[in-house]
Amino acid sequence: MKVAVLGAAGGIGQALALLLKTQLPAGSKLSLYDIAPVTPGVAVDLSHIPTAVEVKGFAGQDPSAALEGADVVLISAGVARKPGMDRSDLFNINAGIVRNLVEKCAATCPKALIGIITNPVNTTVAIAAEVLKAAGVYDKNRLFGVTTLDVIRSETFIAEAKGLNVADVKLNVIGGHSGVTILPLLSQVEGVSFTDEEVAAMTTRIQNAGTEVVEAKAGGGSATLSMGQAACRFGLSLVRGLQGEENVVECAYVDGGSEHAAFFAQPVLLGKNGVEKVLAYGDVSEFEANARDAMLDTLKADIKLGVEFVK
Ligand SMILES: NC(=O)c1ccc[n+]([C@@H]2O[C@H](COP(=O)([O-])OP(=O)(O)OC[C@H]3O[C@@H](n4cnc5c(N)ncnc54)[C@H](O)[C@@H]3O)[C@@H](O)[C@H]2O)c1
Ligand SMILES: O=C(O)C[C@H](O)C(=O)O
Repeated sequence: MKVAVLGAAGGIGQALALLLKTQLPAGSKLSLYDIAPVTPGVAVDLSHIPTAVEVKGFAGQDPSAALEGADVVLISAGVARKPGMDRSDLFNINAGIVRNLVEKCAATCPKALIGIITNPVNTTVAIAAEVLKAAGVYDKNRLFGVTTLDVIRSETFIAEAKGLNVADVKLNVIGGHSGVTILPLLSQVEGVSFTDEEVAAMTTRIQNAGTEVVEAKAGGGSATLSMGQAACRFGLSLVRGLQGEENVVECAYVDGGSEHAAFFAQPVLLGKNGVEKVLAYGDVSEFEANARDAMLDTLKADIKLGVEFVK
């Protein structure tokens, strides 16, 4: 199994690469690419960790060598937010970066499962899909927007607020990955109840959690370590599915035939071909149904921006 990380010298990329080096199955290959010249050095550094995962690093303008034979590609290349910015403010720079990198994926590893981390995810995933379509290699089951950070934040915050063991907190987070498009389905958490005020406050906290980190880092970037963990969880789930493990389910932003939007985050069953089945996200409360319906104009506009960028 070969996993490539594009943007591997960055804050997320290095954290993710470390976690993958220590957690990928024995015999896996880890391929690190970034425009930053330090990237081969990051690979040498990681290669001294005693696990049976081979690491190689590539720098420069062309990621092709890193993508050769990749089964999974995780893309975190691009710029991150500073205080006062929205994720959409990253579009001007990151749209072109994602387009160029996905063009290389289409040419070099067209069957790879591609996970897009680079913001604005609601839009960059649509860009990736259009690039893959233009290259004639689009398979909607192989492209994912990585929204796992919203899930692990929800699990963490709910466990803290309700005094639960975090391992016992399970819920779907649906929609997209920015502001009101992030919708944690708190009504689905078993064994707890929330007042209406708690639902409103917890939903807002989860929706603003990225900004919480951006402000706390005060100009030093956005979430990198928690995102590294989230991307590792998601990447390992993709690998487990590819290896034939059953019942591997993650929420992800996919082209899943949703009645709500062309791309929508919801639970998916992962397998040897990426998405094996898009799963229903279950019953929702009145608050959640209203929040879901209210996000759709924003989400659809984000998607349209990505489609038009490529066309
Ligand atoms: N999906 C999510 O939940 C989520 C969470 C956190 C951050 N993000 C996003 O992830 C992205 C990266 O964040 P970060 O904190 O790692 O940023 P960073 O600045 O620390 O790292 C980005 C890396 O991308 C590299 N890069 C830039 N252009 C490149 C190109 N054309 N090819 C290859 N590499 C290139 C840079 O050299 C840098 O090493 C941002 O867009 C951020 O908003 C997404
Ligand atoms: O908020 C950001 O800009 C980064 C990321 O999308 C996050 O949710 O932390």
